[in-house]
Amino acid sequence: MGLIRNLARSSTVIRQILIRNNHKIIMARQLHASRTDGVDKNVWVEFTQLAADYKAVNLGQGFPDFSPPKFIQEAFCKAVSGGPIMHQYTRAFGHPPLVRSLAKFFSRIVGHEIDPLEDILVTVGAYQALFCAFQALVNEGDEVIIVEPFFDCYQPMVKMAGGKAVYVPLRPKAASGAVLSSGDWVLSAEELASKFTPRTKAVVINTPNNPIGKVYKTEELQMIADLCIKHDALCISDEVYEWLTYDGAKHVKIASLPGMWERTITVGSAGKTFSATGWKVVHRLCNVFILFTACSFDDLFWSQVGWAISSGHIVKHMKTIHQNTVYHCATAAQEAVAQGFEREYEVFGSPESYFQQLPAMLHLKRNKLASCLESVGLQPIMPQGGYFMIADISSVKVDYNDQSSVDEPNDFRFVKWLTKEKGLATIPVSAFYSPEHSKEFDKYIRFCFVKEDSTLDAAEDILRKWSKGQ
Ligand SMILES: Cc1ncc(COP(=O)(O)O)c(C=O)c1O
Ligand SMILES: Nc1ccccc1C(=O)C[C@H](N)C(=O)O
Ligand SMILES: O=CC(=O)O
Repeated sequence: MGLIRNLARSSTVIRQILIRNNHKIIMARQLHASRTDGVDKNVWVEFTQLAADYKAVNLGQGFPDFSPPKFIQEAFCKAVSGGPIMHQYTRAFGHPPLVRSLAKFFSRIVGHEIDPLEDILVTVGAYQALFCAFQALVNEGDEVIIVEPFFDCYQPMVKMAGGKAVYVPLRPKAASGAVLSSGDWVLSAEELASKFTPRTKAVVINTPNNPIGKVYKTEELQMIADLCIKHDALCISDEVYEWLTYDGAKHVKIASLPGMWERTITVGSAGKTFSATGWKVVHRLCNVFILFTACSFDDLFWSQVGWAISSGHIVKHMKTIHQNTVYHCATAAQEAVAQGFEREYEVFGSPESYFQQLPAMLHLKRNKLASCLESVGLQPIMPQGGYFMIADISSVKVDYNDQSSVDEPNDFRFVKWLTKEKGLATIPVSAFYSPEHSKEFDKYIRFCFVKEDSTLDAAEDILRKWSKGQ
């Protein structure tokens, strides 16, 4: 038996090597589907691996290195030990308690009665909600306007749906001269209007924005809404950082503006909302349940939870994509998120609310990172929201001494150098731009501040030593 298993395994390995090295040996036709062309590079795959390889202090990919709040950890453990149904499939389009909680919570905010069964789709993270939106709504040849800088997955997702991404940049413009805040990055109404054509199907916005932290004002959203309505286009609004705003900036949902509910898809994320992008900390906490409930460790590799909220006539088509791809998301994770929203509904607006506590904590971390960057001569752009900050590296002269990266943009080379030589991982900002515009923005790198103070201190230590030439 063992021999047969080993033979089967080695023939699989040989086959994979043949496919990798010369697929024509196996298949005379093109092996891969053409939709994978041009979308194979991924900044997270590359830079998260680099950070791990060099064991760098990681201010790169955005995820908290501290625990989610106690109430959500407890809800998660309670769900895990909640009997057999918590380990089996639930409703394909969203666990009933979760869609009910989301509908109750967000109806109050959008100012529109959300139907839990018709108007919500629960997905594996916001990522899958975005995928379902593009697949369900973009046809071959449709144009999708994307505001730059943008979370990188929008472009490949539009392309895989057969659409064409059309870009419009936020431009740094400050009345006083120096651009110091993400609020100084603005969208020109004329420029946006000029991008619409009869093929425009949708506009994608992200507020608070990743990577710069811009929080769109109501007037800016109204301008976008007016153009969507005028040109009969949809709006895909990525609001995964909706609770994270600072200095009085207020997050506004474009879906709440007149005439926009019917044409907006609002995307949200439990990972960002409850600081649990992978439930990794909860795994450890649940070890005790593994012992007592005899469920396997694999059962506890929960997926993330995200959602899309929109009018039922739009969600209907996203459900079609979901039921033919992922079909259904982890039951216990959905149950825990439902409990989290029930709790937040009760304490909404009070100091007990995590949606107040998390931004209050991050506000301090934002200021701590900004003063550190300033003190070493890296001018930060102060974010009004989210958990990222970009900083200008153009004043820094570095001898990269790295032939492998000579053809790459300056920010890519800088980030690689900083990770490899100084042990501090960040993300190059030109990765958030289209190839047409990335050159103009390769003087910025992105730092993530949803980190323990000890991690921020370690980063500060590296930057200070470097600036002193040590
Ligand atoms: C703007 C933005 N949208 C969507 C996502 C994906 O969210 P999720 O982790 O819920 O899939 C992220 C980060 O991961 C993000 O920064
Ligand atoms: N969830 C993901 C799925 C795929 C690729 C990246 C992510 C991220 O988490 C990136 C994070 N939002 C960031 O901006 O650093
Ligand atoms: O890199 C992405 C993630 O979710 O992990």
